[in-house]
Amino acid sequence: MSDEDLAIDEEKVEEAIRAGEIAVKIRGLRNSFGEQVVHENLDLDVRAGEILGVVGGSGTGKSVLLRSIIGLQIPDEGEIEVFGQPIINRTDEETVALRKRWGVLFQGGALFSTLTVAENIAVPLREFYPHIGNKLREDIAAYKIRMTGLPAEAGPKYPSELSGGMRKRAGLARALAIDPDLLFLDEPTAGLDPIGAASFDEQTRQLQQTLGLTVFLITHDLDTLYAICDRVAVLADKKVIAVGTIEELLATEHPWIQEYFNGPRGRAAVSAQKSHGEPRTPPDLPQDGEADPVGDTPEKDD
Ligand SMILES: Nc1ncnc2c1ncn2[C@@H]1O[C@H](COP(=O)(O)OP(=O)(O)OP(=O)(O)O)[C@@H](O)[C@H]1O
Repeated sequence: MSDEDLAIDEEKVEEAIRAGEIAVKIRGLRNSFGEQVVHENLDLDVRAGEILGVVGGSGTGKSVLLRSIIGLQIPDEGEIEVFGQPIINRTDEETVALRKRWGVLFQGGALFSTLTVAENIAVPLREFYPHIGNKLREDIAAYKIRMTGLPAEAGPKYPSELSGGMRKRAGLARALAIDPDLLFLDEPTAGLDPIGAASFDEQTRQLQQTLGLTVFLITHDLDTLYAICDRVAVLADKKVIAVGTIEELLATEHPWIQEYFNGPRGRAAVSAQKSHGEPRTPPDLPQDGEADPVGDTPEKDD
């Protein structure tokens, strides 16, 4: 991938935004904490309807990038648009309207420990749709629980009573509570055993296809990249140094990319993907009483 390949054709991007084909547009982003500059002149487009994997070494600013897109981190410089709307300098009403369009699964699930799973899922419903009655809120929570492969019995449980895999799904159910168009996942498979991680990946792909979601997925999990990501953006040197399919990334000369994808773990992920064959066509959402398997191993420290 040459610099020319990486150059962005702004006219085409504007056209794509108008056509609803670009979900997130970032230009010239700069973030810093005191003396530490995390991002400098970072550009990125997330295409509508794709799963974009975001990778980079520890501390390269993946989570800060996510926080910038959802307005939790005010950048020093740069522009961020979500579905064609700038996220900075907006009125409260505009911010709420935009926030309704995304859901976030933060690292570790970030569930409220004093609330049950169903109550956790109800939090965004209460915040964004305060007029919804209790019964409907409960029904929506029950639906989201089923939708993410959790058993119905998980609803009245507290996060501490769940396995690591179930907690992730509960976090996913909360992220999907208000039917977002855009889903942010921050290391969703971290701490899951390989079977739980693969099952979570499959659930993510299934939901993305069924609901037509755009997914921004931060991960260190090479299996996830190979199994479900349409494209991958690589963060290094304070910016996105490359974005494309894994095949396209492998054609780049960048040493970090080569080491990452062609190192022993990268090669293992390729052979795992080959032995599993092509990604499967997603089945329908679970029906009553059905639940996908969840990673039952307790979460380990990352
Ligand atoms: N609120 C903050 N105050 C000061 N520094 C911060 C803050 N948030 C992030 N940083 C710093 O910004 C850098 C990027 O952090 P970030 O969490 O985005 O990295 P990351 O790429 O997600 O890392 P990892 O893969 O380890 O999760 C780190 O050096 C971190 O210490």
